[in-house]
Amino acid sequence: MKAEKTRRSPQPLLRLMPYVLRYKAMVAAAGLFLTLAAITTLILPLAVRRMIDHGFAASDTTFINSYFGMLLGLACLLAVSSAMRYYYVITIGERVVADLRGEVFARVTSLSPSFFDVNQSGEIVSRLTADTTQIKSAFGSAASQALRNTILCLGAMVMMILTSPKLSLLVLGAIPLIVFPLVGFGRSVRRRARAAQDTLAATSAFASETISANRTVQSFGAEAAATARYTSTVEDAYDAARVAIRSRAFLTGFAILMVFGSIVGVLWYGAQSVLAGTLTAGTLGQFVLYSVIAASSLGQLSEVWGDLSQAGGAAERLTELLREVPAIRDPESPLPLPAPARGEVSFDAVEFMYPTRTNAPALHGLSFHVRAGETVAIVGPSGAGKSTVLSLLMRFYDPQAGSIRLDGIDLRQARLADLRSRLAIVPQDVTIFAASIHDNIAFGQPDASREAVRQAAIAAQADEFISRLERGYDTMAGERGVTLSGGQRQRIAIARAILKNAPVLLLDEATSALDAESETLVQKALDGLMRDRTTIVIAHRLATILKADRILVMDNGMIVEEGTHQQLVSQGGLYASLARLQFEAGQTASIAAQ
Ligand SMILES: Nc1ncnc2c1ncn2[C@@H]1O[C@H](COP(=O)(O)OP(=O)(O)OP(=O)(O)O)[C@@H](O)[C@H]1O
Repeated sequence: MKAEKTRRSPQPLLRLMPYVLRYKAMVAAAGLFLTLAAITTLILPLAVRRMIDHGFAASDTTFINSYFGMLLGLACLLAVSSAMRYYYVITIGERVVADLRGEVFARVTSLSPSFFDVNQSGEIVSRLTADTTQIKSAFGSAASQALRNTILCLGAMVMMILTSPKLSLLVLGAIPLIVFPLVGFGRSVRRRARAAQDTLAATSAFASETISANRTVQSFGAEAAATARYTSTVEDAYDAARVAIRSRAFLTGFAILMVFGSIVGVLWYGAQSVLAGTLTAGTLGQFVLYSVIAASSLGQLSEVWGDLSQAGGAAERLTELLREVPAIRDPESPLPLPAPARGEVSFDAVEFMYPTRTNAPALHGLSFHVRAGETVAIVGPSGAGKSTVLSLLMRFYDPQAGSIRLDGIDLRQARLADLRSRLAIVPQDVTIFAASIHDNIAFGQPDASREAVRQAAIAAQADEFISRLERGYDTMAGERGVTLSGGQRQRIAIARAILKNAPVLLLDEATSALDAESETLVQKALDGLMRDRTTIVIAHRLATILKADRILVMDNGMIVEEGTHQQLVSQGGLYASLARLQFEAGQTASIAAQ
């Protein structure tokens, strides 16, 4: 009955069994010491009865001495097995959680961007930390207590029957009355605990978003509003937690009342039997001790039940995440990309809608071809679909119709790692990781030598500013490190791309203006990078556009014009007006330089 109970409410925890079973030796050791400790506890009441019925009655000192010696031995055994049980069980908990964290992280990082379009990163981080911690405590203490108490409870019950079948019958009759409502309550506690945990995850998502956008929040004077919103979600989490706590408190109280109430009743009956002479005092004593063990372990089980149920909620959320399949995967039998790489890109009648925005296509019948070594600039108004083109080329999403090819191979037929190794991107917003400058440049290529990294930095016009930093390439950047200027960040990204040395370069030009000096340095760095490679650039600067072999003008997910700057200006279409408004304003210096 107990096992049945253990299985039902915190059921999702069972899905973690494969993780536990990876450590069979430790599990076996934990089981052994768990059983040993329980058996030792169960022997004690036997000793007590013998003492009451024989030892005191006979006033035999040798008997008493040898009995106490044996009790001391039992106490030692109990101490050792309890310590070992604790050690193994807690270690298994830590081990399983470490494995889980690793696997959840690996899974999450492999998921496609479409997953992150609909899931907040803060919530996922909360699953990685809060949920795994809850599972750790479940495995660490709750599971071991549950097992220990289950063994104790079952063992004590068997001993109760052996001691006095009549009294036991009375107790056992009361048990279903106690257990069934407990199982029911356990379930509702679990539901409520999950609700509390969900609310908390939403809270951490909001906190991490606000804290990372701290400057924006402050510049809009939105601290108070953000705090109010956070406080209100924290309060919601508190309310949800309180509901869960209340039902758990009720569950505990109910369990204790039922268990002890029935024991008192049974004892009263037992006492009558002793008075009537049908039961010895020692046997009643022994029975009392066993029923106290059975009752207290049942009481503890009900308490641990709540913990396990909570961890069940956490396990459910984590296994959900582990079961998440990346929308973009390697094909079953991938085709190799031709070697040596040429760097030819073609879009053929590509139709694409973001999964979160199915009412309007982001790309509509898009076709273009980029020859090996060509530099193609994509321009167009905001929202035209320029960034989407790069996302599809990197296969962050698959188009709903049409095909995209690199060197003649459809992206869906190539291995993702092969495809992405042939593309280098310099994004608009460069991410600088909390790591050394060296590691930031060598990102994705941890084996790159110091010299290779330095050469890449020199080519990216970044070596000079890096050398001026206090610890040069070993300076920590990103969070808790030096803050790099916009131009420096871009040059780090260019160095990254140079080091990667991929045949196709994707460049999302920064829209934010750099000062003249940084601008020149970035431009020089890019010139070096673009040489001898196919380059697709989302262009915002006239200088870049003028250097392109061809310009594709996009609007509403389609190519509406195509040609060189001169050709397009003389056509007097969308490009001509864009050029007037967007590129030429304030760029007289760059035009003059051409
Ligand atoms: N992750 C996304 N989920 C849903 N819709 C998106 C997503 N990213 C972009 N869109 C939508 O797709 C359309 C094309 O966006 P895209 O970012 O490609 O435009 P863009 O030309 O690069 O614009 P900008 O120059 O402003 O960066 C827009 O309408 C945009 O709102």
